[in-house]
Amino acid sequence: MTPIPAPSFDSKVCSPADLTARIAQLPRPLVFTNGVFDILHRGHASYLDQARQLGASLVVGVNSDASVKMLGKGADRPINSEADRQALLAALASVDLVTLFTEQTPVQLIEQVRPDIYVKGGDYEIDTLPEAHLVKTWGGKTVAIPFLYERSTSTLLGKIRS
Ligand SMILES: Nc1ncnc2c1ncn2[C@@H]1O[C@H](COP(=O)(O)OP(=O)(O)OP(=O)(O)O)[C@@H](O)[C@H]1O
Ligand SMILES: O=P(O)(O)O[C@@H]1O[C@H]([C@H](O)CO)[C@@H](O)[C@H](O)[C@@H]1O
Repeated sequence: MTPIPAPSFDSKVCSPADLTARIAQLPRPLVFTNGVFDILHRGHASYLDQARQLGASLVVGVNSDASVKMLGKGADRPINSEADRQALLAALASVDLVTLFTEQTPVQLIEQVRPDIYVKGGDYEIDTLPEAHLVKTWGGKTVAIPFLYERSTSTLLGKIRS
């Protein structure tokens, strides 16, 4: 019987220990974004596709379950575990590498990755983000991608619960 291979996207999920070596293999300009990505929706898929088009590779930093708890999104969040959230992002063609961060902000991770372009959604005031100031220190830039389709995890959860 032909053995069934493991999902090929699993290899896009990178442990913090392997991160520096994996980043070195990615083509530049390298785009980085971060977030919770709890219940993946169309807004996320479009956002990540547009982010990828800004450069030659896209790395996504995902909040660990413990770090989501620090963000005040609700006691029951995240709905999906960090392993599941990483796997779904890795399954997207636009995403080249996914890794986890455990702090309240991705600043330490960004220092390690040193992206050429930092991306966040239009729901953020880009100029006020510490991440934007950080990437500027090595000549990187920050781009805001417009919030689309009025989709969010919180809205979906509201619909499910009502
Ligand atoms: N509809 C959307 N259009 C464009 N970008 C989006 C959209 N929803 C989320 N993003 C971006 O995706 C990233 C991850 O967002 P996040 O996981 O907070 O999504 P969310 O669905 O708004 O979640 P929540 O409702 O829990 O805040 C962020 O950078 C955010 O700006
Ligand atoms: O999915 P979210 O809530 O958009 O992701 C958060 O983004 C924060 C942002 O980078 C603030 O500057 C970050 O601090 C937080 O850890 C989440 O990733």
